[in-house]
This record gives sequence, C-alpha cells and structure tokens, in this order.
Amino acid sequence: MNIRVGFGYDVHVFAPERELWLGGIKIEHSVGLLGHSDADVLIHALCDALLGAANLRDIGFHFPDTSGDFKNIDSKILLRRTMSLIREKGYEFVNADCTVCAEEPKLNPHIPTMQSCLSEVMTVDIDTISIKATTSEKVGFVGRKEGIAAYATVLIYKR
Ligand SMILES: Nc1ccn([C@@H]2O[C@H](COP(=O)(O)O)[C@@H](O)[C@H]2O)c(=O)n1
Ligand SMILES: C[C@@]1(CO)OP(=O)(O)OP(=O)(O)OC[C@H]1O
Repeated sequence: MNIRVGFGYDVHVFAPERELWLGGIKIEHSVGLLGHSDADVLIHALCDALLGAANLRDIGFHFPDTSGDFKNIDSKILLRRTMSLIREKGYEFVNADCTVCAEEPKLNPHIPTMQSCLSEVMTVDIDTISIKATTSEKVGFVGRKEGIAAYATVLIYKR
C-alpha cells in the first residue's frame, strides 16, 4: 500500500464589497476575501494538500490566476477537478484535517455546514473532513483582521 501525506497553506486578504466564501459556503460578514477566484482560502489550502500528496504541483499550476477561465470561479469547481486529478493518478482519499485562522467571524457555528458541503463536492464521507478554527490572539496579519489563513493536511493512498 502506497500511503502519502500532503500539506497545504493559503492566505487571502479582506476587502470591502466582496463576499466571504469559506469551505464552500457563503458566510455573512462585513467584508469578504480578495482573489482572482471566489477566494475560498480553506478550499485552496485543501486543493494544495491534495495535489501535494499526489505530487501534482499546486493550485496555481493547474488553475492559473492569469487565466480568464478562473476569474471569480467557485472554488468548489476547483476542488472537484482536484479530486479528479488525484483519482486519475490512482489515489483514494483517506481524510483531511484543516485549520482556518481568522480573528472574525466566529466560524464554529458554520463548521458542520462546511463539512457537509466539502464532503459532497469531494464525494467522501463527512467524517473524513475535519475543520477547526482559531484566532491569532490579535497578533500578525490575521490578528490585525487583515485577512484569513488556512492550513490543510490530507492523507491519500494507492493499493
Ligand atoms: N474565527 C474563529 C476563531 C476561533 N473560533 C473558536 O474559538 C476557539 C478559541 O479560539 P482561540 O483563537 O482562542 O484558540 C477556537 O478553538 C474555536 O473553537 C471560531 O469559532 N472562529
Ligand atoms: C484560485 C486561483 C485561480 O482563480 O486564484 P486566487 O483566487 O487568486 O487564489 P490563490 O490561492 O492565489 O490560488 C491560485 C489561483 O490560481
């Protein structure tokens, strides 16, 4: 059995008049995140972890921010395509453990909905998707409410 781990990290900065998309769902908040896509920082970290585990480069390699094809794209489409890429290489998904670093908004009430959404997009069991949230205790760019960071670790395997 070929078991592989992958790690992903991403950051997007807050901007006015943008929607806040996290873990595939829209969250009501005073500001959203800036990006070429919908800037779903959690999905982007998850895509990078999946791609890294399969040694398939990274999200910008497959979905470049210089291409109009991905302008304002729903990141769930990128996650679905990323899952296809790892499955085409013969890998099956085991689990993901993610952490979102955000001073605000409070994410705990939204986590079950994010887990449900991501597991449907990835066609995996909901229990395989762990999402956690933490503040940055008011320090650094997250602590100053300049943006949100996300980390993801995944396990995949090939028989
Ligand atoms: N955006 C966030 C940040 C944190 N939480 C929850 O609050 C707990 C305490 O946060 P600390 O930064 O003090 O560790 C954390 O464990 C999360 O449960 C949240 O919901 N949304
Ligand atoms: C998702 C892509 C593509 O729309 O753009 P962004 O939303 O800017 O996100 P980033 O995390 O920089 O990752 C790669 C991109 O190419």
